[in-house]
Amino acid sequence: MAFFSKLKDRLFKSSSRLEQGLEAIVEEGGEETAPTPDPVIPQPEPEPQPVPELPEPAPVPEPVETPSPMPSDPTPAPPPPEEPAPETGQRPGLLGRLFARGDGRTVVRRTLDDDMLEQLEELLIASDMGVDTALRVTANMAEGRYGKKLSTEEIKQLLAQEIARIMEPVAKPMPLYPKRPQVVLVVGVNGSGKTTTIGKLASQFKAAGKKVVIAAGDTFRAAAVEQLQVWGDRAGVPVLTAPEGSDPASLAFDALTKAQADGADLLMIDTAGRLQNRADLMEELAKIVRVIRKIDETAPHNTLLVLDATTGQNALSQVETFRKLADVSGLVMTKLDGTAKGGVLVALADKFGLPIHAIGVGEQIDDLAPFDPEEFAAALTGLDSN
Ligand SMILES: Nc1nc2c(ncn2[C@@H]2O[C@H](COP(=O)(O)OP(=O)(O)OP(=O)(O)O)[C@@H](O)[C@H]2O)c(=O)[nH]1
Repeated sequence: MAFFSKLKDRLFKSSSRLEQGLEAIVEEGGEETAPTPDPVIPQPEPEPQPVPELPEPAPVPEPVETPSPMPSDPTPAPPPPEEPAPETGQRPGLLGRLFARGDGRTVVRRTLDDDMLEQLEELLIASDMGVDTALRVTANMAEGRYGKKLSTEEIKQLLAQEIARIMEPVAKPMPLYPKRPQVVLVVGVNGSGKTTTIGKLASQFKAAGKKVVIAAGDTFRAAAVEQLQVWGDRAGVPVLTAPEGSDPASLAFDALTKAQADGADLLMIDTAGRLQNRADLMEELAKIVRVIRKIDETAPHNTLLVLDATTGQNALSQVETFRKLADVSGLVMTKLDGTAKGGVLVALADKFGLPIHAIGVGEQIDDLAPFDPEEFAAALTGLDSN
């Protein structure tokens, strides 16, 4: 699948960190064993004791009314990720052993015991999954498998299954309603990727035949407005602006009036992200909501919080803060490319259960994809996809 390889390439830093950590853990206390008859997809629990049934992998979330990402990928590819530095010389045979299962050579396996579980927990915490989530994931991985000998590949599979299980309930495209115009308020700290995400979403919705209008609600920063105009041009979507320093709520009101008059399907409102003065920002967002409700008392229909994956655990506190400032209905996680902190998405799903509508994996207009838990889990753990 084209997007899978793109996601996997771009999540390279996260997956290589996890992959190398898992290899090191198994290597440390493991021993060589004969290859299994079915080495690639091993059955973790052959014993007749009660094993918690892992749920069936959910079908890929159907982007019912959400436009799918652009079918082709005209984006100039980012520089190809470097191959993980092979451990030349020092540990001859490790990678050879890992990849040698098909030709009758041995596989390194380690018994799943307390030491190994502790090392796994530490690795997951270091991968930004957070302590609670790391403990839950490792406990689930161990259930029914304690004392069994596992290879790196088998552990990767278990980990990917656990991650996908946590992420499945939150993988939901942004819902579209019959209400026109549907008002989407976009919030998040400065630099999180709000403008870029609005541009990408606008482009996708437009490609799906929707009439979209953007309101440049961060009226205090001329640069932010200009940037949004650039994205609006790229997406072929009008951007409504107001003079620098003017009231964002007034712009939102005018934008909704115009969107209604023009018969638009969607109005996306960008907002300021100054967290330095929370009270001001809270009042600003509350005022926008109050004012647009004078026109449509059901608005906003979605409040998207845009989070920057590179901030790692800080994303958790941003969710907490913005939930107090606004009625956040869903998340978009940007900059998953080029960060080793992708694990934070698992912690977010586990802790808040807020829908994850999309993920950003680059700066180009088509670098926004619906969130697919299995692809994400496979990419994060470095599991090979077929
Ligand atoms: N690598 C990468 N960069 C991204 C992604 N999304 C956004 N960016 C970059 O992040 C930077 C900030 O993005 P903006 O969209 O301007 O963020 P913002 O939240 O609107 O920021 P303000 O305008 O300061 O409020 C820009 O340089 C974007 O190109 C992504 O998914 N991957």
